This record gives sequence, C-alpha cells and structure tokens, in this order.
Amino acid sequence: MDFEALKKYSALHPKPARLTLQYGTAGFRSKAEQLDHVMFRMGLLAALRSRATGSTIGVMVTASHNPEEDNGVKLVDPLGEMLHPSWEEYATQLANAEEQDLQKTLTEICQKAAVNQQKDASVFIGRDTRPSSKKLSQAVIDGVSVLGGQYHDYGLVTTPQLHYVVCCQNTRGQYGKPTLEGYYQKLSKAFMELIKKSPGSGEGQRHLKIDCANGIGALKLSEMQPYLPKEVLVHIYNDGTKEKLNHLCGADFVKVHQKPPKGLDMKPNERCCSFDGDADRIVYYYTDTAGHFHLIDGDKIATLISIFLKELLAKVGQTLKMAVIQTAYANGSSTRYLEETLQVPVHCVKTGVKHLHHKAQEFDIGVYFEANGHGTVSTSMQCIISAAKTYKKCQISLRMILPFPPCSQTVGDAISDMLVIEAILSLKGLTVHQWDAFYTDFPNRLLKVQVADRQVIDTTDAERRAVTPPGLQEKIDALVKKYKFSRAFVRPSGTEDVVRIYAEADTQENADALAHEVSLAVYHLAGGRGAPPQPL
Ligand SMILES: CC(=O)N[C@H]1[C@@H](OP(=O)(O)O)O[C@H](CO)[C@@H](O)[C@@H]1O
Ligand SMILES: [Mg+2]
Repeated sequence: MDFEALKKYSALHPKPARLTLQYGTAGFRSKAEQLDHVMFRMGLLAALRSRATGSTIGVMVTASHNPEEDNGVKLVDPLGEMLHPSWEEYATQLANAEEQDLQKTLTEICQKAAVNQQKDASVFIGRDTRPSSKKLSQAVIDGVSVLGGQYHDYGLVTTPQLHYVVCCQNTRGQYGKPTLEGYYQKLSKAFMELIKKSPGSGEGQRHLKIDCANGIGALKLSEMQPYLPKEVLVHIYNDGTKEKLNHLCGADFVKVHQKPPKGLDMKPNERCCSFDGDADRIVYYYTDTAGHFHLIDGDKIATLISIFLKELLAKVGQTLKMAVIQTAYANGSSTRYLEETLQVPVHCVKTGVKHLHHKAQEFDIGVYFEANGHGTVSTSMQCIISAAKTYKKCQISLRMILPFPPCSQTVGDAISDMLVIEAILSLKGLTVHQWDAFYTDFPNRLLKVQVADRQVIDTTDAERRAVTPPGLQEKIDALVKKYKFSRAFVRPSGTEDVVRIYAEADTQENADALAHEVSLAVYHLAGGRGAPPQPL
C-alpha cells in the first residue's frame, strides 16, 4: 500500500469532524454533501474486497427512493449479492475512521480479512441520475485507484444492472455478457420465450403505463424498448426531464401514500406501475370505474408469481420445494391467502432484501418480496436442472420466467419483475382487476416517529416484538387488544433516523387510530423528539 499517496488523496476527500454513519439496511445513506469521504473510502474497501475474494466487486452510488438531495452507496459482492455482513462492519469502521487513523484502520481490515495485497483488484462502478452522483462516483474511482485497483465505470445504470454486470464478469460470461446490451438481450429473450405460449388477452397489444420516479429507470427502459416485442407497449411517465427525482412519484411514494403518482394520467382499469429511484422496486395499481385507487404491492406480486409457479410445477409433476418469504410489513391478508388458500409455506424474516434472499435460498424456489415491491424469485441449481429436464413436457421452462438464474437472483429488479408480471398476466389472461381480487388487503397504516436514539428499541421474532425499552411491548399488546383483527409492531429504521410503526385493523379508521396510539407509546417510552405525534 502506498501510504503517501493514500494520505494525499484522502486529504482531497476529508471526513467532516464528528460525523459518524452506519452501513445500514441498504448501505450508507445521507445528505449528498456528507458523503464524499464515504465514497472515497468505499472505493478503498471495494479494492480490498476484490483482493480478498479474487473477484470483481461492484459499487453503486444511489439513494434509491430517498429525496434527490440525498445520496448513498452500496457494495455488490461477486455473484451479484449484497455485501457480506462481516464486511458491513469493516465498511462502517472505515467510513468513520478519523483522517489520522485511516491507514491503521485499513491495515487492520487487511489483517482481519486476510487480504492478499499482491492480488489484482477490479471494481465496477455505477450511479443513478442524482445531480451529486457523478462527483461522488469520481470519489469512488479515486479510492480504487489509489490502492492500485482497476475500475470500469458503467456510468448511469440501474442498481440491478450493476448487480448483473458484476455477476456476468465473475461467472466468466456464463450468466450473460457484462454489458447493458447483454442485459437487454437476456431479459427480452426470456420474456419473449415465456409469452410465446400466451393465448393473448384479446387486446392485441399490451399497454402498460410506467411512472419511472424521474429516475434512471426511464433512461434504461427507453434504451430497452427496441429489444421488446411489439406485443408489449410500455409508456414512460416521469422520465426526469421536467420534475425532480422521487418527488410525489415513484414506488415508495405510491406505496406509502396509497395514491397515484403525480404526472401520470390514469384512465379507469388501466394497468399502471411505478419504479423507485434506482429501479429495483416496483408496485402496480389502477383506478376502478368509480374512481377508487387500488394498490397492488409486493405481497400481491409475490402471490401472482407463486400461483403461476405452483400451477406450473403441478403441470409438470414436479415436487420442488417452494416457499414465499415476507417481512413483518407484509399484509396479514396476503399471508393468510398464501398459507390457507394457496397452501404455500410462508416465512417471515427481518426487513432488508438480504435477509429475504438468504432465507429464500433454503428452498428450490424462493419467492421473496418486501411489501414495498422489492424482490424476485431465487432458484436452486436443482430447480434449474429439473426445469431443463421437463422443458419438453411443459414447453415452458422454469428458467424462462426467472431471468436471473443461477446467481444474480440476489436483488429485486423493477424491469425484470415487470416483464415477468406482464408475461404471467398475459399467459393467464388476467386483467389487473382480477389480479387485485385474489384477496383484499387488511386496512393498515405505516407511520414514523422521531426519537433521540432509535437504537433504544431492540426487537425479536423477525422484528415483530420489542424487547426494549421496558414496558413498550406490553403497551403495544394492550393497544392491539382494543381492536378487531389487529396487529402492530415497531422497529428502528435501518435507512432513516426514525422509528417505524405499522398497524393493521378491521377498518381504516381503526388501523389509523391504533398506529397513532402506538406512535404515542413510542414517543413516551422511547425518548420522542419534538412535538408528540398528532392523530391522522
Ligand atoms: C418499511 C420499509 O419499506 N422499509 C424499507 C427501508 O428500510 P428501513 O430499515 O425500514 O428504513 O428501506 C430498505 C432499503 O430500501 C427496504 O429494504 C425496506 O423494506
Ligand atoms: Mg431502490
């Protein structure tokens, strides 16, 4: 390691005094102006991780659905998965080391993680469309370069595209070509093979309106359009030419507010969807003839895919083990429908796609989605082999509906999920209304409360019960008892400085009231900041 060069370059990316940040649920997230040093240091860390694994590592500069002024960074491991948890800790240490301790911290990480300094390092870099992203990705490049690593800057890409190219590179092309063209070809081919068997829904052409959150999804989807068959016509809205990223639009806005995004004109019963700011989440929705808005979230997407896969498995006489993985935020009605009506086993894990992915890998087919629309289907090698064998019999290979076999099924991808959903709806001849009618969501409410230190809340049972502070869970239990068909839980967010509150009940009024009462309990028992939460 050239410590002189390190010192010189690090001085160009100084760490603001007293600032500490945490590698959270999805990497580092903060105001963009606080992140230059973090980016430089994540460039350093990616070079070390590359040497430790002997593989190319990805660095994505994005803050996803968060405001345009924010930014963030996440590292991508060799097979396109999220960074290994043991290295999340190194990431936090490195990001928070004071200038004079940087060299020592790097040396310690090299020792602990047995990094061979002589090895080559290779890093792929991508970024979203935020105004701050270009400069921040340059800081990543500085970090990689100062440790003698090679880099390839893919420039503007969606998060899943960066995962894709990293996986392609490390599997020596087995997974696909490590280019955007390779990505478009792979996805469109999988889609076309799948819909070949579609009876057609009578529409001739399938129209889909897509709100791209004024983000990278718009750019990449329009690049992909020439690769898509004429049967599917995507109409891009919120393409970023006029309005601000994620402002009153995008998958997170639609899910949280349960209303349509700005900038998308919806006609009754038209199928519409929203991507988030880095195009790894998707939710669908429509308005009915009476003008009511209907959200089709990650839970219903998981249900649609599960039905399709279950029928497919039955048709070809396969007994592969399939399960759906959810978090505590999954609507109780979806869990009940999956378990009782579809008879598919459901598992609940902690928030964050990495937890869902990990659990999904225990099954031949693991369908995993967060309620907010982040997810995909992971398939075991066994499943892929079986699919290849039964291909002739069912004429639809399981492989085709899973555009990311066998390795980078590690991350949700709005574009590939959209293609899978469109294909299934077409194959089953389902309208958006029929899909929505699978089950009715229990009324629910998601709130946030500011507290002095959100870490005072510790949870257990896949975050469904609070262990600390004392008395909080007892209070929540008592409040839940007041309402019918109710449930509530609280947990500290891993991406924002807030505590999240979730409640379900028999009516929207009761879900709102319960969420409010629980938020007051958090405010009083967990050190609430500012004014007490007001009723909705
Ligand atoms: C309730 C909710 O939607 N939480 C989101 C949010 O995490 P929090 O830890 O709740 O801030 O951001 C994560 C990263 O995008 C996503 O994985 C997760 O589902
Ligand atoms: Mg995202």
